[in-house]
Amino acid sequence: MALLETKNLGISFGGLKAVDEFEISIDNHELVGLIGPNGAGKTTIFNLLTGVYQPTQGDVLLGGESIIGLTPNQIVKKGLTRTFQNIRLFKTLTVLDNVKIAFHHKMTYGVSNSILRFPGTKYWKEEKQIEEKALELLALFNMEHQAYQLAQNLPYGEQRKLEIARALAAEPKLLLLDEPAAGMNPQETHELMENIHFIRNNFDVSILLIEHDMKLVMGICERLIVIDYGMIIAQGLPEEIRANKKVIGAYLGN
Ligand SMILES: Nc1ncnc2c1ncn2[C@@H]1O[C@H](COP(=O)(O)OP(=O)(O)OP(=O)(O)O)[C@@H](O)[C@H]1O
Repeated sequence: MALLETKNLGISFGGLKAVDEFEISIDNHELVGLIGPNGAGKTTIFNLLTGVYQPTQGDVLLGGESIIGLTPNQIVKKGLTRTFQNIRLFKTLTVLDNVKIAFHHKMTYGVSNSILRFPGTKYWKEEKQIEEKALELLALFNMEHQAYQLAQNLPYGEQRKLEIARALAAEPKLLLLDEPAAGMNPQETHELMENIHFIRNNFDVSILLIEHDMKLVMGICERLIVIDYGMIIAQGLPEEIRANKKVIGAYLGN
């Protein structure tokens, strides 16, 4: 069974069909790129998959189960997390606290425990475990030395990396990355590619990524899905997509 499957997925805004008849299937451990010209509907697709938008048609199945109608938070708990085009961190909190908050949905202590906080209670035990796990995750990304810095003081590329670490803290089965290389310099982009490879090799996760940086997309994705005007115009291996006339036309505006 596919990890993610969409069936006839679509959404209209007024008269505009931003996404139409969008059908994809992603297996466990795949690294897939979603590309297309500006305004093609890529972020709208992420918003449909993550429950930010409700579709006007079609279905989204995660592990064979429909997730339509679930809230974004419920979808995270089902194993689908994302990063955003514009970095969304708690900028005035430390790097460590940013990751700890992302582990939050795993906590089992109740409200009374978190208010009373008696020594030796479940609250403290879980807090300690979460701190250890957060530090482990930061260490994997070589960020443990930055754990106590404020997120806003990190260089841009490190903020992006922190965002990805936060998304992984929720232990997703599918990770959606929305333009992770946006605004990065070539050195940062190169490191990002290595990080994505690292995630693929060390986490049990599939990745769907939107990216305009063709070098990055062609360099790391096993498979590409190309959309234009909200519809799939091509799917295939990077080398097939590079030579596809429809794709070349869409990017050159023919
Ligand atoms: N909430 C909304 N209300 C109205 N129109 C919307 C809304 N969200 C997206 N759209 C429209 O849907 C279309 C697809 O936008 P979307 O942001 O998904 O494109 P994109 O492929 O992610 O573009 P880019 O590469 O520039 O980020 C655009 O025409 C956009 O204006």
